[in-house]
Amino acid sequence: MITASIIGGTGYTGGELLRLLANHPYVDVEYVTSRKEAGKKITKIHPHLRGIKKLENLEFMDVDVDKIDSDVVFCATPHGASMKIVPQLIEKGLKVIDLSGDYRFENIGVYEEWYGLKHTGVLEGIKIAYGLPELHRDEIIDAQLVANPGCFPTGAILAVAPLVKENIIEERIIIDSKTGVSGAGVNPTETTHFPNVNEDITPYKITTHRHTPEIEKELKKIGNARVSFTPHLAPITRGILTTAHTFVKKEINKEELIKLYKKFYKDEPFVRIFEDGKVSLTGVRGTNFCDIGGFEIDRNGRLVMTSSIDNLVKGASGQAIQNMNIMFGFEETLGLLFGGLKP
Ligand SMILES: NC(=O)C1=CN([C@@H]2O[C@H](COP(=O)(O)OP(=O)(O)OC[C@H]3O[C@@H](n4cnc5c(N)ncnc54)[C@H](OP(=O)(O)O)[C@@H]3O)[C@@H](O)[C@H]2O)C=CC1
Ligand SMILES: CC(=O)N[C@@H](CCC(=O)OP(=O)(O)O)C(=O)O
Repeated sequence: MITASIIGGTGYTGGELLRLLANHPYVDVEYVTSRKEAGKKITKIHPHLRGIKKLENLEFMDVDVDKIDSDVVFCATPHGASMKIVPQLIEKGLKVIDLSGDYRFENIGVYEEWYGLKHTGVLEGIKIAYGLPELHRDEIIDAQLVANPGCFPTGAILAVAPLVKENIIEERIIIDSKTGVSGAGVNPTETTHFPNVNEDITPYKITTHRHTPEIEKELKKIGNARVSFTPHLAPITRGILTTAHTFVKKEINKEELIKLYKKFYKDEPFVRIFEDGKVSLTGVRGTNFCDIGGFEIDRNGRLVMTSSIDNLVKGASGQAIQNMNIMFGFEETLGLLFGGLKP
């Protein structure tokens, strides 16, 4: 049995961590923070988690790093907040999984350019892994800090990684993603206000989203890639559907492509290949799966791949627990293996 704490327990990813950890046979949840709701029962803020014995008596606590001593700490905090808290947890020798983007880049210049944030600095002598198990499992095993990937990068990277690794596409990849509104976090804004989102689809940060360098950095580790990325806000609560466009530079047909993807992901418990190409958001809702489809090549050699994930599960809290399982030597699927909600 291990103990886990959550910094940022009132947010959407914090709530999902609680929901999923409640179902994990080897984890006790110890310390869950909220600055605003300290002293209140966690089920008051997350009423959908009522009736679960493991969570029933938990109350939110203030953020006091001195009091946290669990085997693993999840930081489900905004960018900029994690970079203040994580170094203190690392200093105490604790294992940390950070859901924010604060430790995804070694080059801290990226934070100023793409996040508009001044970084507090690199953590010297600490083993940090980028927490995408499908590409970095060996580094995650003995990392002290896991930088959990962004939601868009998870779906985008998994959709095209085999093509980049096998060098069968041209360098330029255009990634178009539609996301649910829960990706924006629990605090309502004008952008996420129901009448502004409903019955519309809105592209945002059309060429400037911070996930562009994250996707490109990871693909460049396995091959050549130049990424153009545009996110769109869609009137759904959860899920990210990604469509990736690229051009093949070698003769390859659909059957060979499917074979390549099946081989690349053959040992991956959370990647499902859809030979008919038809992935869906409902099919992954609430699950830790990334579904991959598309596999269509047109007369001009344009190849279109698609992927779907639940942004709060494989795109955040589920992937964080997958990483925890790897770090602590548990079966990787523990607490995470269930199907989607279709229809
Ligand atoms: N939503 C998503 O789909 C995804 C989110 N992420 C990332 O995960 C992180 C959490 O996201 P999400 O759950 O959506 O965010 P929310 O805004 O829903 O929740 C943020 C949580 O952090 C707490 N918090 C805010 N500021 C601080 C601070 N300075 N110190 C301590 N606690 C703080 C808040 O609680 P309180 O104010 O009560 O203390 C709240 O519980 C973010 O970095 C986000 O970018 C990553 C992938 C997907
Ligand atoms: C709808 C919406 O606003 N989505 C968020 C994605 C959040 C996320 O997963 O990414 P990080 O962990 O890098 O913040 C956005 O586009 O900023």
